[in-house]
Amino acid sequence: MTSITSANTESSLLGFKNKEAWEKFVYHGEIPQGVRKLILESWQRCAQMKVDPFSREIARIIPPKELIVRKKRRQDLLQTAKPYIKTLYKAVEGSGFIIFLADEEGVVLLLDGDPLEIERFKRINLVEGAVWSEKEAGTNAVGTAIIIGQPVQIVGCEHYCATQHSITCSAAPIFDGEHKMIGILNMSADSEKVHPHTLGMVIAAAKAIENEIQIKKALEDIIKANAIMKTTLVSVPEGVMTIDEKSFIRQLNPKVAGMFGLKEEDVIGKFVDDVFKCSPPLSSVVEKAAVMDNVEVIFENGKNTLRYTIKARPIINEEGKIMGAVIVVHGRETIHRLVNEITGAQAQFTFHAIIGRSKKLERAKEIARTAALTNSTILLLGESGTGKELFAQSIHNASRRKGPFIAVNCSAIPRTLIESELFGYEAGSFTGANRNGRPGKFERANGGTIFLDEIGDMPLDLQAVLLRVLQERQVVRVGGFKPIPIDVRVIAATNKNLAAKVAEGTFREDLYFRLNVVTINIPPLRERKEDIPLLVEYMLPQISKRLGKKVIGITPRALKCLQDYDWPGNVRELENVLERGVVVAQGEILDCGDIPESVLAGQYTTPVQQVELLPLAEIERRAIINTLNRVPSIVEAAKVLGISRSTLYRKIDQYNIPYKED
Ligand SMILES: Nc1ncnc2c1ncn2[C@@H]1O[C@H](COP(=O)(O)OP(=O)(O)OP(=O)(O)O)[C@@H](O)[C@H]1O
Repeated sequence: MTSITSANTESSLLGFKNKEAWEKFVYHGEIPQGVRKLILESWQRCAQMKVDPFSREIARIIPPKELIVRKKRRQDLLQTAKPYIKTLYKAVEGSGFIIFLADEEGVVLLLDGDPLEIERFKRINLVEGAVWSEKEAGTNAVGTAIIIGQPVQIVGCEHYCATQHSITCSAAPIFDGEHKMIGILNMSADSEKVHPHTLGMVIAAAKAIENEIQIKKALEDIIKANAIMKTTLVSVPEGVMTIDEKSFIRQLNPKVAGMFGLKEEDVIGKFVDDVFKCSPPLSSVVEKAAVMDNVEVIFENGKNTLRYTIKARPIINEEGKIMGAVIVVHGRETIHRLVNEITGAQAQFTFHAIIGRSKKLERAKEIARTAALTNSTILLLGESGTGKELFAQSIHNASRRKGPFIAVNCSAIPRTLIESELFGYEAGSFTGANRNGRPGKFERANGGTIFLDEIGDMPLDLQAVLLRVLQERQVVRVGGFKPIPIDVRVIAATNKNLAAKVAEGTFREDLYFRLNVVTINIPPLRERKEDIPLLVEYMLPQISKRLGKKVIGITPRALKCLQDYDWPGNVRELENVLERGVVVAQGEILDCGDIPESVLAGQYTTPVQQVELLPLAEIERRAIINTLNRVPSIVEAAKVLGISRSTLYRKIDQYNIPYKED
């Protein structure tokens, strides 16, 4: 960087008179007293480079073509420096100064000054294209400033070559943004006009040129970065927008505009929370340096409520100051797809994987294949382990629905969570809920299939909600009130006798009818024993491979034992028995010894139809619900139940039974 050091100015005024010292050095090679250190060092360099101190041919001139190339190379510098050189000249006009700009190798690129002076300086080759390096012109302000990298004033006899003993030069280097020297600014005049302030002026002008070049460069970098950012914003598949440190929207890419149906010009400059609602608000990203991951943002456009998931990060500069934020917006589908991919919400099986040629199974497959091509709700009825989920997955895959396959075991989710699991919840809707809100399984299954396993175990009040969802094809999240449309194929399954449940009042009749559009009865294994050899043939190699064994077959008598058994656990139980057999088998063929005693002995007791043991109050509650579901009014329900209307109201209240009188 340019700065005057005491070393460069010290005693420079005496320099032009000190001819004696110069003579001592050039004639006798002595180290004279009273010469500045930097001058002495320069003289020594010149002597070493064999510069002739008496030569009249100093400062070689480069060919015009090379000058053109050099000027082009320093075009920016020349353009920036020109007005400063002019201003400098104006300040000293008529006082015998010439001002010139050289490149970092000392080649004069631009020269200005009194015309007479310019003419005069031609005599010592101070012209455009002359090389004023130490090597070509001995100690001089330009050449020496290049070597020491600092401003310097060289006076009279401090010049190494005698031709310059009558002049004084003041030069300051100019650096670019990367501290690389790109040129030298110089002012020269006769020695008697010398003044240390001349160097000060040159330094100030060089500094101003340097600043302007650096600002231009920074501006160029910003413009370039901005252009890159704009192109990136347009090309990324996600919606991206930026807000400034006051949370005003600065940029948004066409994807965001498209997602929310916005015009860029309508929202640029608006306070982000006035446009997009989410909890916590988007402004908190800049106000509290909050980082948001997969937070739902809601946008009302007058007609619709649009929901998207966002990620937001504050932009923090090197000093730790928040400059704004970047917000990435994902379509709900993208997020659901990602979640589904991660959680494996895909159906793996097709009808080919449903093994069996028995009439009953073939019939079930046939109905399923036909129904798969429609959008109808399907009810799969069958005992545990008969392959209901296998059927559901096969139906989904045959339906060519592009969305995911989401299986929900209604009996495995705690009662308190089932509603939010299925329908999702709004931000902060209940204690313990993720404060950002979450979509439920129905939303995640959008465009695909939801498989409601063990539907018979769904609580009564939720059955009412499910019924509404099936009727209206939209869900309302827990704690919310805005309906969200869904396109989901529903497959329900149960191993319970739904009709009986309806009769006892634990399953809503209207929901039963709604689900019972296409019913597929999957036969238990004991009713299709002819499929057992096929299943064994299909499963043995798979199990064997999985367990790293080499069991490839089964003896006829062992197979006969399997066929004689009644299989209360159906195909799942058969699978387990075969797996156990493969584990214990010594050879390659399964025999009776590898099959559990209980199966060999056909020891299977038909489970007695158990009547659920319930407290009296629960029986009363169920009886009331059942009655209310089946009769049109409270008056009639009270009549059927044999109690007064007011008692019925009291009990509805007491058991917290959801009931709405039409
Ligand atoms: N016909 C079949 N061919 C091949 N494998 C079958 C068949 N039926 C069932 N399985 C296999 O038996 C096991 C149980 O099947 P699945 O889980 O589909 O039964 P489910 O009726 O849904 O049982 P649950 O009611 O207990 O949920 C699975 O490993 C499945 O692959």
